[in-house]
Amino acid sequence: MTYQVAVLGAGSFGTALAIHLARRGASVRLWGRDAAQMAEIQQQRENARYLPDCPLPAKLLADADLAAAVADSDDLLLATPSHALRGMLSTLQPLLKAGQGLAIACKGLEPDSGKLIHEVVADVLGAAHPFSVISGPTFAKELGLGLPTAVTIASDDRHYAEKFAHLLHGDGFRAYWSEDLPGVEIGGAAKNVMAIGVGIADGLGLGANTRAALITRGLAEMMRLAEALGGKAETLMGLSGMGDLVLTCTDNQSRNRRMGLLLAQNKSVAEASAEIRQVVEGVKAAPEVLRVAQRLGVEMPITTAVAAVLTGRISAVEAVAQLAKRPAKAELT
Ligand SMILES: NC(=O)C1=CN([C@@H]2O[C@H](COP(=O)(O)OP(=O)(O)OC[C@H]3O[C@@H](n4cnc5c(N)ncnc54)[C@H](OP(=O)(O)O)[C@@H]3O)[C@@H](O)[C@H]2O)C=CC1
Ligand SMILES: O=C(CO)COP(=O)(O)O
Repeated sequence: MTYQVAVLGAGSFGTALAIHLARRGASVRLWGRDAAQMAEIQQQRENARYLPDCPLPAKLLADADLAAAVADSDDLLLATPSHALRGMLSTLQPLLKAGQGLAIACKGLEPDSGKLIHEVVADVLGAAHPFSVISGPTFAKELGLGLPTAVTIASDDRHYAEKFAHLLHGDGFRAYWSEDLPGVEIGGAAKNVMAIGVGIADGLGLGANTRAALITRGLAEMMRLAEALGGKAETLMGLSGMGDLVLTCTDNQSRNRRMGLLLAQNKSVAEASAEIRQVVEGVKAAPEVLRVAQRLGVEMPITTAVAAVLTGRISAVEAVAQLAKRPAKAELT
């Protein structure tokens, strides 16, 4: 029987993942919360609002019936923004079938609690359902167009990570697995904060040297935090760390980088968000990454500066000056 999967969240990434899974031969239901929008996607065979020019394969059904999507599926793939994760899981909990698994493609921490994705899953679902986290350098548009990409799939349950990797792997999509959930989750959340920082620096015209320094020192911050959370520093050297950090910091497809570029033009976060019109995870992630770092006594100067700009406490120019004033130190500490 054909493998059936429901992709929950019909934004740019959910739509791209649904298209890829359908191309791979799965029978896919793409769920979104707006019934009118979903009917239009189903009829036009394209998600014009979030992923234009990427036609939906025949094996993809788009609609707004969550109960049917869950009932018809072997596994679920959740691709809503991370601020919606707890609400989505709570809605899903009574609908889930025994042993039904979830893959989660959010990149961020829970607002206000600073919890990692696997901690929110444990709070809501306990250990009743296998789950994995998908992360890595993957712009939705390139995936939707069928261009090559590579991701990391992390789970405490190695077999479940491998299962999802095999489902996604192929047709130009490479999937690697990992058992380091905190390492992979911190990579996905913190790289968005760094991309805002690099966007600010590039927007202020600080040059290629500054960009490379911010990416490298940003990676050092991410490694320190991941280790303090029980993750492995070397995970941050992989696709979900350095891979995604470099992608997001250097290409204008990144909404987080574009946020930084707009902040450098003295636009407010609200003005920049209205211009971007899609989720910019780093805005909510910055204070949460900082909260976790402070709780664990981890120094994260770039994250601190980005969070201060986002809350309007200092300007982009002042943030750069603040970072430049830091004393000299040994590189590997
Ligand atoms: N886009 C990309 O290239 C990549 C994104 N990701 C991650 O995927 C996640 C989703 O991002 P992305 O698809 O890009 O976001 P988009 O901004 O493209 O779309 C967000 C989608 O989520 C829906 N949504 C928002 N809030 C809720 C909610 N409370 N309940 C249910 N649905 C909701 C929106 O619906 P509505 O239209 O009704 O508001 C919309 O369909 C993020 O964590 C992101 O970091 C990961 C890798 C790549
Ligand atoms: O996570 C992404 C690519 O891997 C998308 O980055 P942005 O959210 O900054 O667009």
